[in-house]
Amino acid sequence: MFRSMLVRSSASAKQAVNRRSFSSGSVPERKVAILGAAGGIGQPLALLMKLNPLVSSLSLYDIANTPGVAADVGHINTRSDVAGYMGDDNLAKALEGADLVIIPAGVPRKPGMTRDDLFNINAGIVKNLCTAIAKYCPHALINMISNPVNSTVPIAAEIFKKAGMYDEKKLFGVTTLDVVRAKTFYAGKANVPVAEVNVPVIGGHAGVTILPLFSQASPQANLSSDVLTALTKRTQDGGTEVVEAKAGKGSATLSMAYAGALFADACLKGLNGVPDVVECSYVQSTITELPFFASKVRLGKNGVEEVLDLGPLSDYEKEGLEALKPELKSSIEKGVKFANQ
Ligand SMILES: NC(=O)c1ccc[n+]([C@@H]2O[C@H](COP(=O)([O-])OP(=O)(O)OC[C@H]3O[C@@H](n4cnc5c(N)ncnc54)[C@H](O)[C@@H]3O)[C@@H](O)[C@H]2O)c1
Ligand SMILES: O=C(O)C[C@H](O)C(=O)O
Repeated sequence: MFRSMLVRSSASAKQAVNRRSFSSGSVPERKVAILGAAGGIGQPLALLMKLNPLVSSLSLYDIANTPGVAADVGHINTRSDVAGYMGDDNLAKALEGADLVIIPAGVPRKPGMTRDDLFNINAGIVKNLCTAIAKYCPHALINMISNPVNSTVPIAAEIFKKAGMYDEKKLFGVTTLDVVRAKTFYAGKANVPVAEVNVPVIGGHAGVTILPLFSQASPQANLSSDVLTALTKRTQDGGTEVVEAKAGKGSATLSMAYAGALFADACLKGLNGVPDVVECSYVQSTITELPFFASKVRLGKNGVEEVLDLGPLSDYEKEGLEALKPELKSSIEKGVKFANQ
């Protein structure tokens, strides 16, 4: 249906030299594939990954428009070579040898929609892409951005199980944007430098399933319960705030690309053996009764090294945790059912 096409950066000769010199140094070669690379998130994410010195090969796949994105990004004089792949026929080449696959493929929300309203279209897209990942790069880490993340991650897990290659340590739902927002909003209210702020965000990635733990925020500030409630609500509704501001032209793309690049960088550092890399992510988990849950995760050479427990919660956060479980449970079950029908 779509014209298949492959574009390689014209700088490949020079970059082959770069590759050789890196392979003799301490930074390993890493291929990163972005599926949905020509989209609102995909393009700025491709730019940010091109700027990341841990990436040696950047593979940009979409069903349309990847040649232009690859040609454009490929002119940037940084380490990685860049290849653009378009259409199903080229998906195998896009994936082969990938260490990390980032998936922002799928439709975004319009005002009035929930993330779950995207399920009917995006579940099928994720299913197809994960079927190809199982075949062509079964050992890659997967960073799932496509919504509804609460369901697309369980879909991916089921597809990988069916293919006999599921490794729960390698599958991540990207919830970094919730952390990015919580940090920004908290710094504003606490009047502290945002660069020093840390806030864990647990649960999932939709509405009340997003639960920021401001009781564990650092630096600590003496905020009233009204302010903490407002901060929690703003973090939970952050995506909707952007969807409404964009008024029909999509959802968060630039802040998401930033968040996606941060999380991908953490995964690459973990793969490369950098110690103590900890980020929040939605992963297979036993820290609650739910089979998937977002919490702090230690990243390592095999992906998830350790799912950290939740730590002490305030009474307000304990209530939030109990309140989020039914919705998260049903989103997980919906994904599992879809993948198995
Ligand atoms: N996890 C998060 O925090 C978070 C944040 C923002 C957006 N999102 C989600 O990310 C997704 C993408 O958002 P966007 O704003 O980039 O949308 P977009 O429409 O701008 O881009 C999506 C891209 O996916 C491509 N695509 C569609 N089907 C594909 C397939 N089968 N294979 C490869 N590519 C395919 C499209 O051609 C398009 O280029 C949405 O589902 C959105 O809800 C998640
Ligand atoms: O809100 C959306 O639909 C996109 C994304 O999940 C977000 O949090 O910005």
